Amino acid sequence: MKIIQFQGVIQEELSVQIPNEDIESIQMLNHDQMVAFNTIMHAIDHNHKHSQVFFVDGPDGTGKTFLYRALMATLRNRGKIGLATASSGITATLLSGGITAHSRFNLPYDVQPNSFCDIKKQKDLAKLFRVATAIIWDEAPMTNKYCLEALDRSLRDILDCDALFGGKVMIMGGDFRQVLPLIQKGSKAQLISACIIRSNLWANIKVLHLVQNMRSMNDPEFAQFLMRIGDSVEPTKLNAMVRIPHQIALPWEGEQSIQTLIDHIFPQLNLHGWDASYMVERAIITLTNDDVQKLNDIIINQFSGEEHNLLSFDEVEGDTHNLYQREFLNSIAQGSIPPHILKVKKGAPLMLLRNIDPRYGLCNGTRLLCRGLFKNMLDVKILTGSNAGKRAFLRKQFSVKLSFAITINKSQGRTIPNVRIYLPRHVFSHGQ
Ligand SMILES: Nc1ncnc2c1ncn2[C@@H]1O[C@H](COP(=O)(O)OP(=O)(O)OP(=O)(O)O)[C@@H](O)[C@H]1O
Repeated sequence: MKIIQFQGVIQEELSVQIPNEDIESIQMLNHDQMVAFNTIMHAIDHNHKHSQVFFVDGPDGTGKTFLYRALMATLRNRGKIGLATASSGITATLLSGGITAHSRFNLPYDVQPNSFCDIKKQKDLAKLFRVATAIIWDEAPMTNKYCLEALDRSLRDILDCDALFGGKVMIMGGDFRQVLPLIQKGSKAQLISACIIRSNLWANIKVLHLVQNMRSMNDPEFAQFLMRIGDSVEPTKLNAMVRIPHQIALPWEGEQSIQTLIDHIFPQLNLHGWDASYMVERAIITLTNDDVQKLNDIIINQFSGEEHNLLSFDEVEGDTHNLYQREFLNSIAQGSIPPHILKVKKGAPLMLLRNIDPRYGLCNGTRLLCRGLFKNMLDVKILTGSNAGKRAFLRKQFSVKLSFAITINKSQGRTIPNVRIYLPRHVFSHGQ
């Protein structure tokens, strides 16, 4: 008998845990999910090395992630390797063994029309692609089409097969109504041209549709309202504004309405410090990082417990000419940088602002609960993703901010049972 021993990345993939809920989800698939599941599994079981590329197209909440988890659990249960990836780290953590597409495929950072991924034919990573049965790429619409084409080119090369993606079963998914590829200072035309739908590969991709909103299942009227907005058929007012039905809107009666909004979403906040399930189930979603800061400041002041002000470094070591003034350093607070004064209390929710260890669930956007804090260390519990419940320690510099309120971008793909929306300005204003 021949015993094959796998090491490194292959062994790592083979030892990914299969969560029970993922196995149970196979029995719970709705009609559209089941059609997609059967179509994909049929392609896997009868892989003829041609045209095995799928795109699961579904508006938010239609159960794309739920479907990927059922597919991965089925494959892994059979001892096969399914590679789970997503365009963003935070979404990758929703899939067991998930990792960003950039890390898994070694995609080039400055991708060009003829780019290849950095995968050496003889190395472990190439072997991993050879033995993998299927590849999932969630949030594919967020990626530049050249990344997709680079992966296609690389897999054909590594696998010595001229079929699409080297004949591998490829399952992409996402929603073109959500965030599209980022082109720094790019025009609308450049952004549209970068979409995967504009790639010459698109014509060969089989699109599978999910339509039933599983997130708002108990509120079909709201689900239809969201669909009409996404499909641009809801009547608009001036500046493409949509009228929110009065039964789900709080009237603006001045600044005190912000407090009303907070009381709605965080009832009896003081009784719920340290309460992970209470915190993970609620958030205020708003536009810019400045709006987030404003709301978080109000809420943390009302949160019980001793306040700790954690300060960033306010001196540049080695700056003998004093070029970087303290006032300037303290004013740096762009989106990905924590504020100079980080006001924290034990038991409050935080959000990580950097990808520290995506495999462990510590990604840009992971929500955490503050268990303990010291001048140079934070003791936290992971609240979201497949690593929820785990404990982690963050050393200075603390890449976190409070997460009572979060931006729309950071809320994408999450299921938060209780949310209130704070829209002080037009959603598509600058700085979003
Ligand atoms: N067949 C199902 N049975 C029960 N619950 C489901 C089913 N499908 C999805 N759900 C639940 O509906 C919610 C939304 O599903 P999911 O996160 O998979 O949607 P999504 O399409 O990935 O959303 P997004 O685009 O926002 O990431 C989740 O809470 C999920 O557990």
